[in-house]
Amino acid sequence: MNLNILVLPGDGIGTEVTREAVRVLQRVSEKYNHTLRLTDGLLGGIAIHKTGTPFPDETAKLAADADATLLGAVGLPEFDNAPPAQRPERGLLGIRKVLGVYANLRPVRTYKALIDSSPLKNERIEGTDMIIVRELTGGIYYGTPRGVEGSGDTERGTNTMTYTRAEIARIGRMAFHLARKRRKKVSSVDKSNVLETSQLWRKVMVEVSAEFPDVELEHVLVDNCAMQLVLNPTRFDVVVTENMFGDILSDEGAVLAGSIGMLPSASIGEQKPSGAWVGLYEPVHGSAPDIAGQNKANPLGAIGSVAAMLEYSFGLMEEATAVNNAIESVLNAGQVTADLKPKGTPLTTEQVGAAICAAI
Ligand SMILES: NC(=O)C1=CN([C@@H]2O[C@H](COP(=O)(O)OP(=O)(O)OC[C@H]3O[C@@H](n4cnc5c(N)ncnc54)[C@H](O)[C@@H]3O)[C@@H](O)[C@H]2O)C=CC1
Ligand SMILES: CC(C)CC(=O)C(=O)O
Ligand SMILES: [Mg+2]
Repeated sequence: MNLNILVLPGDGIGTEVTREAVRVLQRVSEKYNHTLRLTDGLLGGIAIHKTGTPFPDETAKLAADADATLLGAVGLPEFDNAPPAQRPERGLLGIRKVLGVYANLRPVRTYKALIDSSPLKNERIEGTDMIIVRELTGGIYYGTPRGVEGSGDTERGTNTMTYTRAEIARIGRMAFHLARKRRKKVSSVDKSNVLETSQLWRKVMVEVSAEFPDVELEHVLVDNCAMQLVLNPTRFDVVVTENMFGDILSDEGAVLAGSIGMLPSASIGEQKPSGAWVGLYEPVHGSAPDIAGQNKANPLGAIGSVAAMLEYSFGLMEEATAVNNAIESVLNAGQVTADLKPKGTPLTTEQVGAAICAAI
């Protein structure tokens, strides 16, 4: 099979973890006889430096032409005080919107080998296996009006959270379809005791649930969900929620997995006639300026995102399983980076990438 992949390493540790993810793609292609065509592109801070904009038109064109896009992370401290429209993160929001990847799938599970890497008690997190389905192209990150205007005491910042019935229904259906292949439970997370968007969200989720009578639906308020995630994580199977809530809750979920460096994600949009999904694949974490350039970032979230790409955009289940099995075996062998607090000497980012390739 031809695998035409756009690679957007981005900023900070994005470049380091993406390098290892690409090595894994090369290893898989070599082993399973696929023709890999990689194209490099610019997104985020590096794109601002080289072109003046975080999401160059050329990158949009390359993404549209590729079968799938692999992304590291964006964000540089030098832009921390820049207005949102001139920040690297705007590039990320832009590519998600342009590709129409409305469903961000973020699996969170506890590996046996990492049970002591989490600060939470073993018996609480053992058996955790959920997928957070985050709506990705709507909500408060995109709503208008937005901006800061005025000055002095009346200077005002505005953001708008808005959702249409159609946007809620399509992410709801995605969640229910996933639940059907899992433990058949959807937890819909909202703030319907306060927000009108959440009231519509809840109403539409109930309507969609009628199409899936075999799947249980529960509603959880987001503040309670934040607590339940660490108190009783095994009660969750599929968690579906809006953009910002999903962003926040998935970082909390990282504590269950042992490190945010462990979490992969698949952002998917339309399903093409071939059955392949339009997809953008990226680890959940950011550019981690505090550890960038030190060859110590955990690349497993990025490598797990490669497995997700093989599954969703190419339908290559055997290859995806080979990558996931390699992750498991490397964890079992204790070949991990410092964030996972190994008993022995931690491996570097590159060494973990090499260990994964050797295990495939
Ligand atoms: N998808 C993306 O491109 C995202 C970008 N960001 C951006 O990244 C920048 C930094 O944001 P932060 O809030 O610090 O979040 P972050 O996720 O980059 O880092 C949070 C903490 O987790 C650690 N960490 C993250 N990934 C790791 C890995 N693979 N291995 C080991 N440790 C890891 C970091 O060292 C840091 O202590 C900001 O500019 C932010 O906007 C943040 C989240 C997602
Ligand atoms: C620019 C942000 C929305 C990125 C982020 O934190 C995420 O997608 O998890
Ligand atoms: Mg985030």
